[in-house]
Amino acid sequence: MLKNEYLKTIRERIQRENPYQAEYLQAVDEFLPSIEVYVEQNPQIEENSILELLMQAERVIKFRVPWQDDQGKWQVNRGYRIQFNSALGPYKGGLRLHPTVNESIMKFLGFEQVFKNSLTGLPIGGGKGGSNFDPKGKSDGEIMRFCQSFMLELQNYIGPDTDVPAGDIGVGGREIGYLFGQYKRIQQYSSGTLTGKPLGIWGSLARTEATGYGLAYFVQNLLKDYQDSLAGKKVAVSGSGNVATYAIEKVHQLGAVAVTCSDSNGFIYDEQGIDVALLKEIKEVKRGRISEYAERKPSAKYFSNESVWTLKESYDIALPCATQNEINEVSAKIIIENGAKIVAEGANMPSTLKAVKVFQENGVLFCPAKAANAGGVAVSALEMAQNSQRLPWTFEKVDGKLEKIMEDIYVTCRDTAKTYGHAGNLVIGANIAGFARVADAMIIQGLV
Ligand SMILES: NC(=O)C1=CN([C@@H]2O[C@H](COP(=O)(O)OP(=O)(O)OC[C@H]3O[C@@H](n4cnc5c(N)ncnc54)[C@H](O)[C@@H]3O)[C@@H](O)[C@H]2O)C=CC1
Ligand SMILES: O=C(O)CCC(=O)C(=O)O
Repeated sequence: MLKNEYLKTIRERIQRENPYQAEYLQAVDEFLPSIEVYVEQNPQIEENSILELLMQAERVIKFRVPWQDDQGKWQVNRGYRIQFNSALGPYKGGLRLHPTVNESIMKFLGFEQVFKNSLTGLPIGGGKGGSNFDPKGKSDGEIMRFCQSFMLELQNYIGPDTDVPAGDIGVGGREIGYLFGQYKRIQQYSSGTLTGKPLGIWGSLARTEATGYGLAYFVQNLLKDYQDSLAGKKVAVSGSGNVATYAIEKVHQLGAVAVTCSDSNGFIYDEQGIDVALLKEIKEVKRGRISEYAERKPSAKYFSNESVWTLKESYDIALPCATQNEINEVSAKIIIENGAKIVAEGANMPSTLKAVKVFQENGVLFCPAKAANAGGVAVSALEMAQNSQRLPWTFEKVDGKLEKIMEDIYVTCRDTAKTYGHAGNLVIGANIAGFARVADAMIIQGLV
């Protein structure tokens, strides 16, 4: 509950101006209370109307995306790019292709991206985009025609020094390849305009792995503070896409065992540990369903139409890596009853506000998305650096930098929380540290 009068007026205004945008309001309701102490100690925020400026996306772009299906029939989707804040650099953030995409979801993602990107310490502002196009069941040709049409419009607004999109749900190397090809046809070659590119067109080594690996590094740093490590830990993971797969791979490399993964049809519990090679074959190569995993691995049980977070089995760490609001109050209680001591968000905003409260009130070490999953966008910024330099870096170099960036983010969040009287609260640490850097940059630049 907000006490500060300035923040109350900001909250009322956002509600008035965005009345039906539930996800955006949720992200705001997580953010505002956690920066209250900073705003009270820093009068320049109110004096310069920083929050009035910051809470309005700099630009909201909406466009029509017509494309032809394999039967030659015209289909139409809605495309978006939210250019949220450029105080720290070109807008940077992924593109999501999923039928649920709407302006509220785009805005919550763009808003969180601003502070996440700030936490990386790299020169990137925040943005997000996507479409309500559903890639599921579409042929390569349909995906290509959609991506080309999407880019025909988006290319008007992006560029290596203005706005640099990447992948998110439903957008991987294949889609980025088609998007880049179309961009090049219209605007000439400019490798730094998209990141998450396949290696053959100047993508970065370790970008595919970065978000999941970064998540594991973040947790490892947290455990180190408790003279502990991932070795021997049992981990529950949701999702089976880019973030989940590489989070599982890295926790295994660090000596833990991940026992679950999921897709929108159900989840797998494999007490022997998820077989990452099999998971990759089913999801990355065949683009199949997770149910096939249980058909091929006798130790695995498949739970149809259920969320991982209904599972009642003991584990030490929960890594939600699928989508927003996958953990509610009820599932948060189950996670605690299962014995989890750490919840680290690989997905963006996977926990509802009530779930976060349950975790924090029960002593769970809760790692918010904007800090814990920042490894992906951090390596995207390293991909931009390599593209500018016209030189590829080795996997070890990129991964080493990622490890250091995740350590720095963890330490910054931990120390900022302590400085402002909330030791242990990484939500407060992440929001204040991310916000302060953006606010300072806005003031230095005359608020523009
Ligand atoms: N790809 C990246 O670099 C980053 C992704 N994220 C976030 O991580 C999350 C996952 O993204 P990616 O792995 O990239 O996407 P992806 O498209 O590779 O995989 C998404 C996964 O989530 C599952 N999923 C989606 N909706 C679901 C639902 N309603 N119920 C259960 N499972 C569902 C899908 O089946 C799939 O396994 C998203 O919240 C995304 O915003 C965050 C930071 C960076
Ligand atoms: O790599 C990027 O630019 C975007 C990553 C992203 O969308 C995210 O951090 O949520």
